[in-house]
Amino acid sequence: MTLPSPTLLWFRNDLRLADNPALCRAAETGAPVIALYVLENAAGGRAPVGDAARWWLSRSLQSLGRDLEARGVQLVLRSGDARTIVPDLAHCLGAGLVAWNRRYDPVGIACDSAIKADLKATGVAVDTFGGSLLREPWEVKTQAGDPMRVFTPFWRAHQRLGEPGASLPVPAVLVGSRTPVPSEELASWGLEPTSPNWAAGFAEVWSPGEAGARARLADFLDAGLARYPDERNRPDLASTSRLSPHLRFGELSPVQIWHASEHAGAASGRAGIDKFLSEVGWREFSYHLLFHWPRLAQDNFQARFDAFPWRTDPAGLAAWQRGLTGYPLVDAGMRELWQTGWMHNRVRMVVASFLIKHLMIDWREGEAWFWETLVDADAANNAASWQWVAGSGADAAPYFRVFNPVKQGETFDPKGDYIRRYVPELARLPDSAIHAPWQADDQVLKGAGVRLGVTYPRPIVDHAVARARALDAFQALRGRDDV
Ligand SMILES: Cc1cc2nc3c(=O)[nH]c(=O)nc-3n(C[C@H](O)[C@H](O)[C@H](O)COP(=O)(O)OP(=O)(O)OC[C@H]3O[C@@H](n4cnc5c(N)ncnc54)[C@H](O)[C@@H]3O)c2cc1C
Repeated sequence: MTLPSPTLLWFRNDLRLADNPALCRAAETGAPVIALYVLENAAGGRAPVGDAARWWLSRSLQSLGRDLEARGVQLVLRSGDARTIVPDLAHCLGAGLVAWNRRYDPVGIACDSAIKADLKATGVAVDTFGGSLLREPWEVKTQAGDPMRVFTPFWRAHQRLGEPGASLPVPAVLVGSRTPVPSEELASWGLEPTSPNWAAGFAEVWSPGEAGARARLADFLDAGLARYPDERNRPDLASTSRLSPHLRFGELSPVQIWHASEHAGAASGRAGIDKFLSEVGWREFSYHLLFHWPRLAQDNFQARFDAFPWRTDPAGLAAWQRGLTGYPLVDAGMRELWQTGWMHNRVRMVVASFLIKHLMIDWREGEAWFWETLVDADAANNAASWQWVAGSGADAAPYFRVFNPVKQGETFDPKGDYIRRYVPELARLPDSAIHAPWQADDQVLKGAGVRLGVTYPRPIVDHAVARARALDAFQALRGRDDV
C-alpha cells in the first residue's frame, strides 16, 4: 500500500497545539505530519529573535517538541535560510502539502511569499492561515477602504466585525512519520546564555511553553481580571496578565484569550474584560500598523520627526541601559528588564520617555535595546510602542507630554515597593525619600546607608532643565507637515 505524501508543518510564531489552524489542516489530511522549526538568519542587521527572547525560544521549543512527540510527531530543527531549507526539505520528504500560520513583519512576508511561489512552481501545495491575531490586519479598514491610523476607531471597527471564530481543539489524531528525519540538536544552537548566564533569574519568573501559558491565563482570569481596570498601572502589584511572551511565541492565541476572558467575564464583571481585551486590541493595532507601514521600526511614522535633533550621548545611553540614571523608578524598570526579561507597561512608558525626552536619544536606540533584552520583544508591539512614546507614531502620545519620573513613581509605586525590589541599595530609605533621594536630608540618607554618587548615582540630568530642552527641540518641529 502506498502511503499518502506527508505534510510539512512549519512552526514559527505559533508554538502551540491548541487553536492552531495549520496543525488542524495537517491533521485533516490524514497523511503523516512532519513538524519543522527553522532558526532563521539575521536579516537587515537584526536577528529575528533577540537575545533574551532566544532563551524563551529554547524553552518553548523543548516544550513543543515534547508535546508533539507525545502524539507521535517529530519536531525537526534546522538553522539557516528558510528560503532554501523549507523547499529542500519538502522535496526531500516528497511532501504533498506545506502548511503554516502567517506572519506579518516585512522580512517574514517576503520570505514566506518566495517560499510559497517556489513550492507551488514545483507542484507542492501550500496552505496558510491566520493564527496570531483576532483579525487579519487587512480586514479592518476605514469606510474608504484605507488602513486606520487611530486606535479608538480601529478597535470599534474591529469589534463591529463580530466575535472571532471558535478556538480550535488539539486534533484528536495526528499521524507521525515512520522514518525519523535528520534534525539539528537544540543545544547546538546556543540559545541560552552560559558565561555569563545573565538569564539565570528568568526561570524563577517564567514557564515558557503552552502549558505555562494556559496556567498563566487561568491564574490571571481567576485573580487579576476583576482588578485589572484599577490596578493595571501599578508595577508594585501583580496587576497585569504577563502573557506577552507567551503571545509573542504563540503559545497561546488571542482567540483563546478572547473566549476565555468572555467566559470568565461573567463572574469578573464587564469592566475588567473590556479593558483587558482593549489592550489585546492595542496588539492588533500594532500589527495593523506594521503590516501597512512595514518600515515602522526604522522610519518615523510622522515624517516631521526626521528633523528632530537627536543627541549622541553614549554615557547617557549606557547609564539608562544599566539602570544607573539616578532616577529610582527608571533604574528599577531597567533592572527589572535585565533580571527578568520583562518590564511593566507603565514603567516601559516612563523609561522610554526618559531616554527620548530627558536624554533626547533617538527612539530607535531604545527599540534596539528592548529588542535584545525583552523576552516578549515583538516586531510590531515594540516598534509601535516606541513611536507612540516618542510622539512620532500613529495616534501617539503628544511629544510635549514629558513624564516626570518622580511623580510617576509617587503615583504608581506609592510605597516604593517596586523600587526597593529592583534597586536594593535604596531599600532602607523611607517612603518619603525613595522617589527622589537627592532631595533627602543628609541624616535620612546616612540612616539608610545611601551615599549619593557612591552607592547610588545622582540624577544624570535635571528634570526641569531636560524637559525645557526637549520642549524647545519639539517647538522647532511644529508647523512641519505630517506624513
Ligand atoms: C516602549 C515600549 C515597548 C514595548 N515593547 C513591547 C514588545 O516588544 N512586546 C510586547 O508584547 N509589548 C510591548 N509593549 C507593550 C506593553 O508594555 C506590553 O505588551 C505589556 O507590558 C505586556 O505585559 P502583560 O502581558 O502583563 O500585559 P497586559 O496588560 O496583561 O495586556 C495583555 C496583552 O495585551 C497586549 N498589550 C498590552 N498593552 C499593550 C500595548 N501598549 N501595546 C501593544 N500590545 C499591548 C500584550 O500582548 C499583552 O500581553 C511595549 C510598550 C512600551 C511602552
